[in-house]
Amino acid sequence: MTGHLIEARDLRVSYGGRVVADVPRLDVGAGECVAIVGESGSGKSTTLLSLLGLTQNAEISGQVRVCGVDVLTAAPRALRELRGARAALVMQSPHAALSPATRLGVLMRRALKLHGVKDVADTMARAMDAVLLDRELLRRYPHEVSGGQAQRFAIALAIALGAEVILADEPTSALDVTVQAEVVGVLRRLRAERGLALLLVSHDLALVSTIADRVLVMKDGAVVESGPAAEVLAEPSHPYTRELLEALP
Ligand SMILES: Nc1ncnc2c1ncn2[C@@H]1O[C@H](COP(=O)(O)OP(=O)(O)OP(=O)(O)O)[C@@H](O)[C@H]1O
Repeated sequence: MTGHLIEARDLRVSYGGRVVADVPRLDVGAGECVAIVGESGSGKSTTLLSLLGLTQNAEISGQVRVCGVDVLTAAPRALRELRGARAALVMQSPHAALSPATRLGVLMRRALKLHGVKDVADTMARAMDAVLLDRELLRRYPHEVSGGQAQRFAIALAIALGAEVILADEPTSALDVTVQAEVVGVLRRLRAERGLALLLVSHDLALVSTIADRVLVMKDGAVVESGPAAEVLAEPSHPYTRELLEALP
């Protein structure tokens, strides 16, 4: 293993004996963005969830280290600590992670206190600034913010808790196009300014081309192509990648 923030070797995930994700090698270093692309059912989400030990009823083999934690052998408590602070999951529907009757500021304050963060007010203010959200939004309830704002709040929460790694599963596909750019812009800044490592699952190759350094292309659970995003997207060597690119609007 190499000291990357995310490292996987010979990762294989099966359900009921059927291999749904087979990833020989995946590395994401500080400040890097790696994207996993592929059509629906190709195994992208399963790969991402398995990196945090979040797959249910799956058989998993291989080696996975995230922020130095050996995910497949770690004790439940070490995994909870990893997921609670250093490695954050950002999902497709930003509102789903928020509690409808709790103001955003209350939710963030509780999470920070639970994790023993000091200087709570200051940390909250700086995290909101980092995702370009007005601090006034902390007084609002989830239904009073847009999808793009809710997604940036989810990222702010991760930052406030000290995330070094963000694993994002289709983070912009529930948002309209103008708002997608804001969320992507925030992720790009956080990579550059804080050295955040980003693993992005997306079927949106246009989005991937604007943010990813490297790309893994999955089909039927297998990685059919991988390499620098500029090369893979400009001159795909696998027919399936060419098909994905041709399907772009
Ligand atoms: N809990 C589960 N039990 C059994 N099979 C599962 C489970 N989760 C996923 N699968 C199967 O694993 C395969 C890969 O699913 P996965 O969600 O990883 O694909 P994906 O590429 O992320 O697709 P999508 O973009 O639609 O989410 C699919 O055939 C799916 O039906």
